[in-house]
Amino acid sequence: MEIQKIGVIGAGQMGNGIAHVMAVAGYDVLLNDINQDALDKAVATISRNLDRQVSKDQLSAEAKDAAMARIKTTLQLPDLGQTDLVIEAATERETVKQAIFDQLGPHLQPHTILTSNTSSISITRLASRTDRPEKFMGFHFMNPVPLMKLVELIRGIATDEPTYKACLGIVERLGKTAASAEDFPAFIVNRILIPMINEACYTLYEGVGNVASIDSAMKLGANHPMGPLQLADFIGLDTCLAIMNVLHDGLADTKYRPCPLLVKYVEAGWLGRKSGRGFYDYRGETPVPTR
Ligand SMILES: CC(=O)CC(=O)SCCNC(=O)CCNC(=O)[C@H](O)C(C)(C)COP(=O)(O)OP(=O)(O)OC[C@H]1O[C@@H](n2cnc3c(N)ncnc32)[C@H](O)[C@@H]1OP(=O)(O)O
Ligand SMILES: NC(=O)C1=CN([C@@H]2O[C@H](COP(=O)(O)OP(=O)(O)OC[C@H]3O[C@@H](n4cnc5c(N)ncnc54)[C@H](OP(=O)(O)O)[C@@H]3O)[C@@H](O)[C@H]2O)C=CC1
Repeated sequence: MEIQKIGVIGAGQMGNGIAHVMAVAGYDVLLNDINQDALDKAVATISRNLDRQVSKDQLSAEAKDAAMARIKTTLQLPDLGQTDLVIEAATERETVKQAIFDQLGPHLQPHTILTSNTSSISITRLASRTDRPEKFMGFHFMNPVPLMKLVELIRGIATDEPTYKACLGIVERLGKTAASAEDFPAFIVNRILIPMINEACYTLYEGVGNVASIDSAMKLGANHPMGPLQLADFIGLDTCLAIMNVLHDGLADTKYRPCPLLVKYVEAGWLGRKSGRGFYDYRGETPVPTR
């Protein structure tokens, strides 16, 4: 079955990037969220990021206009029943994701493939709650989606070959590279990266360094493009904590216990860039460390 219409659920940091790259690749995109502000903000972000590509001659102005014309938004989740493939990119909470799939299920066409952009949650478990576990995949993009080359593909225990092949074909059409991960907590990238970020939080919590010295050390000492705490703010501290909890619960190993300081930041609502403040305060001219 030819895939042409793609539904994206969740218009946050990841949803806008996924809609962006799918539209540029020629797919028709229907972007859904629970609030209109998020949809409006996402469309503006996509337009701005497309302008970046036009200004760097990576895209023509006509291609930008055509891509924008392929993106529609809706607050009505059932509208996504008319798509060929759905990518869920809502908040990293299993109850939120399962409620979405429960609500969307009755509206789906028989051929539609369901996927989740989850960073860590069991694909097998998410799939088991739907009427189509054989058509369910983990379709895990990296942040920021327009720039990062990798997409992790994760098959649930029941995922069939045509579904996997269809997702692989999309990754190739996007000009990205797929890495196949087994369906275990946090897959490959986040199994390695988020415990590193958690360790950076412990380094701060125990006073080994401060925000500036920890990030500078890893940028200059390990050639990371962003320091681990800057990266945590970029990902979202709520998402980082959610992934650590999935690792801690799923692998039952205390080495994955979330740093109490990370918990405190999330409880304060200091979620990083997306809330204006995290390990850095983004509300002024330049980011200022908060510790
Ligand atoms: C949590 C999960 O489930 C999985 C994950 O995603 S883990 C996180 C994975 N991602 C990372 O590790 C990101 C690490 N950081 C980086 O690679 C780089 O800092 C970066 C690519 C984000 C930015 O690149 P940079 O060279 O350091 O900064 P910068 O010069 O500002 O950006 C380079 C270009 O990318 C563009 N860019 C930067 N951030 C962008 C964004 N968020 N969206 C789109 N474009 C962006 C910039 O516009 C810039 O192009 P222009 O010159 O036209 O402005
Ligand atoms: N951030 C990252 O670096 C990466 C994240 N991911 C994964 O992608 C997913 C999204 O992450 P991210 O974009 O950062 O999260 P964000 O918090 O930036 O965006 C989530 C969006 O989903 C919306 N939402 C919440 N509930 C629903 C719902 N029931 N239906 C539709 N939309 C809903 C949220 O609205 P509201 O804010 O009003 O609740 C918000 O707009 C998560 O599973 C995350 O683990 C994957 C790769 C990288």
